[in-house]
This record gives sequence, C-alpha cells and structure tokens, in this order.
Amino acid sequence: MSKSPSISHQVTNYPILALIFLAFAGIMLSKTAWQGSTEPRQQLGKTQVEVASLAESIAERQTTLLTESRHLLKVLGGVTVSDLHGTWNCDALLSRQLESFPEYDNLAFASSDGLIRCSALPWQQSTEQIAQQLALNAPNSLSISSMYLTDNSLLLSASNIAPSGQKVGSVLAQISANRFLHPAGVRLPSNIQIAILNHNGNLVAAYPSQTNWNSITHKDNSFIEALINLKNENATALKAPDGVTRLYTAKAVHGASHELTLIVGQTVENEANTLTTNNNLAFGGVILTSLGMSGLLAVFISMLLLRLKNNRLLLLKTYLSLNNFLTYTRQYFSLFFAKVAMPQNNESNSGLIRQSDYDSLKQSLAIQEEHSRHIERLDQLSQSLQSCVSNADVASAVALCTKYFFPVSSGALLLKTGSNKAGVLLKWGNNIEDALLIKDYQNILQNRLYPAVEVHTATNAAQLPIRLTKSLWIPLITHNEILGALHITELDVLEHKNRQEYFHWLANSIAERAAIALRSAKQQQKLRFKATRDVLTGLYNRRFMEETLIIEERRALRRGSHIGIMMLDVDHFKHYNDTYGHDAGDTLLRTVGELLRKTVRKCDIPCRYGGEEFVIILPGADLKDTSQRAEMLRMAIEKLSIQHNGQALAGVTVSIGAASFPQNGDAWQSVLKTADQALYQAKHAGRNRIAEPACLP
Ligand SMILES: Nc1nc2c(ncn2[C@@H]2O[C@H](COP(=O)(O)OP(=O)(O)OP(=O)(O)O)[C@@H](O)[C@H]2O)c(=O)[nH]1
Repeated sequence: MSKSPSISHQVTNYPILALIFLAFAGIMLSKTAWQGSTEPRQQLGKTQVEVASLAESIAERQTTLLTESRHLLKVLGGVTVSDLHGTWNCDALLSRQLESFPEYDNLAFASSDGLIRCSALPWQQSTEQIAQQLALNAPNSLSISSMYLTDNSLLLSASNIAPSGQKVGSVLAQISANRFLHPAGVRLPSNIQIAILNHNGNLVAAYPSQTNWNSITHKDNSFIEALINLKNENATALKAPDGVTRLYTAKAVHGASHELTLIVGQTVENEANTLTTNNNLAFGGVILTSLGMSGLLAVFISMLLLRLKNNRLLLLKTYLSLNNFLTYTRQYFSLFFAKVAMPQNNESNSGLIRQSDYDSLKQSLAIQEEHSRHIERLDQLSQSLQSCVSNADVASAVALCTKYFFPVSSGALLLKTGSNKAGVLLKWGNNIEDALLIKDYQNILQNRLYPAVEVHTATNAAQLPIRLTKSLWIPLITHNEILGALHITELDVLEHKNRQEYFHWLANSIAERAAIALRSAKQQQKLRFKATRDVLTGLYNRRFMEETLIIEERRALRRGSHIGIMMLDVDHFKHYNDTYGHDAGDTLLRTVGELLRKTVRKCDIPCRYGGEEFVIILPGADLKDTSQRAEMLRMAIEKLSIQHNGQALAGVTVSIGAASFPQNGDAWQSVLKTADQALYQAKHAGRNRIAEPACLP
C-alpha cells in the first residue's frame, strides 16, 4: 500500500520528462543548425560585397571608356570629312590613331552609303558586313551595336558630320567584348559571369561566353526583369533558369547613346545549399521546441484546473464577489492615473529612455538624408565633369563642389607638370601662396604621405565635437598615374568624431572624380593636337589649313588686308624616294617641315597639304611680299643638308607658286587654285623656282 503513491507519481512524470526532453532537443538542434550556418552566411556576405564592388569598378571603367570613345569618335568624325577626298593615306591616319588608343581593335571611316572607305586594319568579312550595316544606320551620336555572334566584339559608331552640319558618313571603332567586360587590371574569380544588356534588355556582350547567358538570349523576360531590377539593390541570390543559384547585381553604364546595364553574377551554390539545409534544420528545431513547450503548458494548465476544481472553488467565489471586484477596479484606475499624471515618478524613467531612442533615431535619419543629398551632389559633379574639355573647366567644377561640402575651408587643385613638379590650377578661400602649396605637394608626394590626413585632436572640455584644423592632401590618381592633388586646408568640420571618416570619404570621392576628368581632358587635348597636326612633319594638317583660310578671309575682308598663299612642292620627289627609299623620303619631308616651321614668321601658318606638297598662309602679305618670302624659302631649302641614318643625302629643290587674296581671287579657294596653277607653271618652266599669277600665260 505504501508504494502506490510513488508509482503513480513516476507515471505522471514520464510525459512531462518527455516533453522537456523534446523542447531541449529542439533548442539544441536549432542552436547547432544556426552555428553551422554562420560560416556560409559570412561567406555569402563577403561574396555579396565583392560582387557589388567588382560590378561597381567594371561599370565605372566602362563608363569612362565609352565617354572617352564618344570624344575620340566625335573628334575623328570632324577631322576627316575633307581629308577623305584628299590624296593622303587615310588608312595610315587611322593606324596612327589606333596606336594612340590601344583599347580599340580597329578604327574605320565609312561613307554615307555604309561602305567602309578606309580602316586602320583589315576587317574580317563577317565583321565588316555588320560594321557597314551599323554605319548605314548610325544615328547622329555615339551608338553601340553587338557583334558577339561573329567575333565577340563591340562596334561603336559616331556620325561623320560635315562643317555644314550634314551627315556624310560614320566613324567606327571596334573593341573586343572581352576587354570591355574584363578591363585590364581587374582580377575576375573563375565562377563569375558578366553581361551587358542594352536598353531593350537584349544581350550586347557576355563573359566568359554567350552560352553562359542562354536565359537572356532565349528571352526569359521575367528573369531579365528581375536582374535589371537589381540596379539599386545589393547583390542578391537568385536561382537562374539553368538551375544554379548565383549572387547577382546590376549597375548602370553611361556614356553610350542609351544607358546600358551591367550584370555580374557569381556562383554561390555550396553556400546557398548549406544555408538552406541549416535553415531547414533550425526550423525543425523550432517546431520541436514549440511542440515540447506547448505540451508542457497544456499539462500545467490541466493540473491547475484540477487543483482549482478540488480546492480553490471558494477562493474563486470570493474573488468574483462584487465588493472585491470594485476594490480591484478602483486600484487599477488609481494606478493608471498616477502613471499618466506623474511621469516624474519611478515609472517615468522608461518614458525618458524612449525619448532618447527617438532622438537618436531622428539624428540617424537626418544623417541619412544628408548622406543622400551629398551623393546627389557628387552625381551632379560627375555629370558636370563629363562635359569638361579643359583642365580649367575641371578645376572650377571641383572647386564648386568642394566649397559646397567644406564651406569654411580653403582649397586648391594642383596639376603635375613634371616628375616632381606641379602647378596650381585653381585655389579658393584664404590666399595661400603658390610656392608654399607646391612645396607641400612635393613633400607629401615624395615621402608618400598620402592619404595624408592631419587631425588636430579634440580640445574642448566635452571632447565633442572635435575640430579638424589642419589639412587634407589627396593625390589625384587614375590608371596608376598621379595627375596632381586636391588640397583642402583648415578643414573646419565641426562634426562628431565618428564623422571624420565620412568627410574624408567625401573629399576622396571628389578627388577620384577629378582624377578621371583630368585624364579625360588630357586625352582630349592630345586628340585636339592630333586632329590639327600632320603626324610626319608636325606641321598643321589640311583640315586646319582650310579652317584657317576661312577665318583669315573674314579677317582680311573686315580689315581690307591681304592673305598671301604659297603652294610649295618638292622637285622630283618620286625619284628621291626611288633612289634612297621611302624612309629617306620621309626624312626629307620632316627636314623641309622643320625648316618651314623655323623660317616663317610667328603669324604665318605652314601646313602639309598632302604628299610632298606644302601650303604656307601669310596673313597680311600681298603678292609682292609673298613672292619675296617664297624666294627666300626656296633659297633656304636649296642649301639644306639632309642626313638619313648618318648618311648625307643629295640636296633638294622646291618649286613654289605664290598668290594673294584678294588680288588673285575673291575667295580663298580661288586664290589657292591660282597658287597651284602658278606652281604648275614653275614646274613647267624647269623647277627650282617661284612663279606668280602674272607669269601665267
Ligand atoms: N616618302 C614619302 N613619299 C610620299 C609621301 N606622300 C607621297 N609620297 C610620294 O611622293 C611622290 C610624288 O611624286 P610625283 O607626284 O610624281 O612628283 P615628283 O616626283 O616630285 O615630281 P615633280 O613634282 O613633278 O617634280 C610619289 O611617289 C608618292 O608616293 C610620304 O608621306 N612619304
């Protein structure tokens, strides 16, 4: 008899023990699964950041390349309209341009009927057909066509516009899609996929090959839409139609006539699978725990009800009596009013905590708003820098933006002029001496002190806010080349200590943009130089000659003055080439060009007209002056000694036709023609002489 209660006690405890075990097992399972997912979760997070920053850097480089291409093609589009019909070698001009822009695989000029007139290198037949198609349909701006089906390259085109504004053909550039997608200097992981989509969502180019993007070529619209929608998102895991899970991100690429979208995807199959398995296990654990806990709760409630039924019925009755009910209600209300009316009592502390939470939330929202305003301002800077064609334009855009972010600071933009030399391009705020700035610049760059941030640490009692009183020097670096430096002095950022980094980030962001813009301006200056010069002799080219004659004619008409024109041709040049070789011929042309450059007055303009013909424009010279100077030139050339490969070559003579505006024609074209006829006359009369229109029969 005495053992029966203990047996019943054990029997009732078994289910409770089982439930406790169930809940405990659930907790352990969830914990283990959660710990097991930590590594893949961290790995995924790391890959997410890597994919996003890789996409960012590729998109930025592509935007720069397209923007530079736009300038190059526009300049080329203006250069060759007249030259295309000239005598000199158009293919050679394009090969020289190709040497200056090794990013391209080929450059070509096409006429308005789409036919390729000349190109730096021969085209593959299939590529040429698409290039012609593109040239025919090229809009009046930079456009991009896809050719990955034939030889995996991109074609860029721009219209060739005559001075009248009429489209007379196109300039084409070919760039390898692989190089466009995989810029030099960017290391790509093996499991990466990159694609460029045009504004219609069509695949323009793909890396490592088009087959990796079958879902796009097969027009899986919902997947394409999902990818494009990632543009403002972090890298996101998506299951591609090929069944593989990848982290994808999308970035906008500007610079072409329509915005392009860069998509970067990296396989994260293993991490994603482990994460899913562990998540499922953790979920299973939570279910087990819930079951155990609910069971325990049910047992507890039923035991309570049982005890209440047996022993506490009386207590329940008392509790529910009217008297007690009124007492409890009164107590409840008095407590409630005490809480509302007297927030200063003990309960009010929680109210204060909530207020401070609210304040810090408000503050962080304000910082976020400020941050997006700043990003917007940086975007504006990037946009305005895109249209800058000179260093001065870049400097004023940079100064404006820096003053916006650091209104009470002074600053300067320095441009590198030699290995350890710099010049002050622009400065603002307090007038710092140029010499001091340059000395600091040299010191900082020589000792590699950048990014040199000198911070004057906190001085006031409360320690916050701190005051940055010294200066910030940020070198302007692009393509591993230092172009100069941005200097912000008296960086009076009365901000909290933890915002220093943020303000340095802002200054760095300005410097990065300035460096890219300065490089692009430098390239454009080089292009402008190339566009007006003849490569062999360094003299002005025929296009520049024509533009100059138009301007000089207007000036002469306004002032009632003259323009002398000499047409100069090397005698028996073909024989010279045949005797000594083409290289020696080139040396002769260079030597004559150098003599012309040194001999003519500063205001005269010596140009290479084509082949062995030169034109010299003499503003203000009448026919008499022009003939006299032509004779001087002829004599000087006759005395020239020409050296080639250390060997002295036979002397050379020239024939010159002289004419003057308006004496020999009422437009520059007719005067040029008259000078040409006079030159023919000089040749006919035996060469090595000058002739003027009066001599014409
Ligand atoms: N080396 C070299 N030769 C060139 C260049 N451009 C044209 N030529 C050559 O210049 C020669 C010009 O020959 P022609 O027009 O017959 O004239 P020429 O032999 O000087 O005879 P005349 O002018 O009548 O005295 C051709 O053989 C061209 O190939 C160039 O840039 N470099």
